[in-house]
Amino acid sequence: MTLESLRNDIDALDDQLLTLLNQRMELVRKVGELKRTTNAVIYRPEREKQILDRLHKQNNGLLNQSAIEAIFLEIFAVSRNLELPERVAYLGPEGSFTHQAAESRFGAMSAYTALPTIRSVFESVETGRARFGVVPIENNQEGVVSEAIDLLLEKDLSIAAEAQIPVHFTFATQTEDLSQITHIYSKDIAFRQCSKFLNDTFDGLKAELVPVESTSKAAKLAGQQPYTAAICSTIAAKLFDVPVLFDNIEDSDLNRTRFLILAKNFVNQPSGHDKTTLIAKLPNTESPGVLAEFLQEFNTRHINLTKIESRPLREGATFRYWFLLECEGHASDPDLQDILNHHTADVKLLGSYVRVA
Ligand SMILES: O=C(O)C(=O)C[C@]1(C(=O)O)C=C[C@@H](O)C=C1
Repeated sequence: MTLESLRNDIDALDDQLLTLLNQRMELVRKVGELKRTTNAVIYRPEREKQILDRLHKQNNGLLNQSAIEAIFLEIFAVSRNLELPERVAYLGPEGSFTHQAAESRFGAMSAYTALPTIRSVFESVETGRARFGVVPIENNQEGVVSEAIDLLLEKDLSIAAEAQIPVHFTFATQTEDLSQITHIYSKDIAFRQCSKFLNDTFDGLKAELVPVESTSKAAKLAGQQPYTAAICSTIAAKLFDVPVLFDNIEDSDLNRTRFLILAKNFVNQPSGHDKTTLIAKLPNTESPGVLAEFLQEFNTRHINLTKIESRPLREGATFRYWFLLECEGHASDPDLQDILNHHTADVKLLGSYVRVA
């Protein structure tokens, strides 16, 4: 077969794909019209998961699971935009890891707003300026982002979905000779997470580590100033046109950050593979057994508790706490429902959503 004939075959298939995609969009448009008459929500992560699972099961071609996911998440994002364009606010700046997480859920076609603080993302969703907000909640090497956890208590938003992305750092610079680099810009946390690379590569060299507020800012500075470098994400290096000298320079390739997708009054249907996040403000936690008995309620019902985080109540000069809990299952499961019914006054449901593997 010649290259030309292969390309002709590809062109023919692309024509079919386009026709099929447009047929799909016709159906999606009808779904959108139906939803508008019933005031139903457009974003249905559990339905998207159902489609992905079905496709994965019946797949016997060259595409692997992540390839199918990448292609179809983009199709879903375009579909949702056709049903109703929805604005997504995320913790910026542009090119941040949160931007990457937001695009992994909402695709390249959505309308995005980069905001300077986690609080401003919450407020943007709260006031309806954005339909969804994306914020980091924890990193598997560094722990939780306390500001985001505290805002979950303070604000009245729901968790619509979660996203996880691997954190890969690149070393970007316009200077090819490492010995000429005088300053390396990045976030504190990124210097820590790339310490092996920095020690091995810059041992005995004069480069000074300069912490800045974001890895995107680092990339911007490295693009403007000669003899400097940035430790940043690949999208930030691309955005500011700084050549990448080394890729994946992080100490651990298991480094992942988890993000929450927030919305107002959002309820997911069960998907069969869900996680539920709750806030517990238990009375009398000074008395022996109060917390243990509460946790025991999950154990006796065989509900797997996967996370418990204590945060200060900030009530007077005391050391008292509220708890963020995560467990497997959906809030509509009878056992979990049982616990929620027992604790209507002291437990708040933040959401049940598709659990990312
Ligand atoms: O099934 C729906 O509810 C749709 O709106 C369609 C569709 C899709 O493209 O398949 C689009 C958006 C939802 O998040 C889930 C699925």
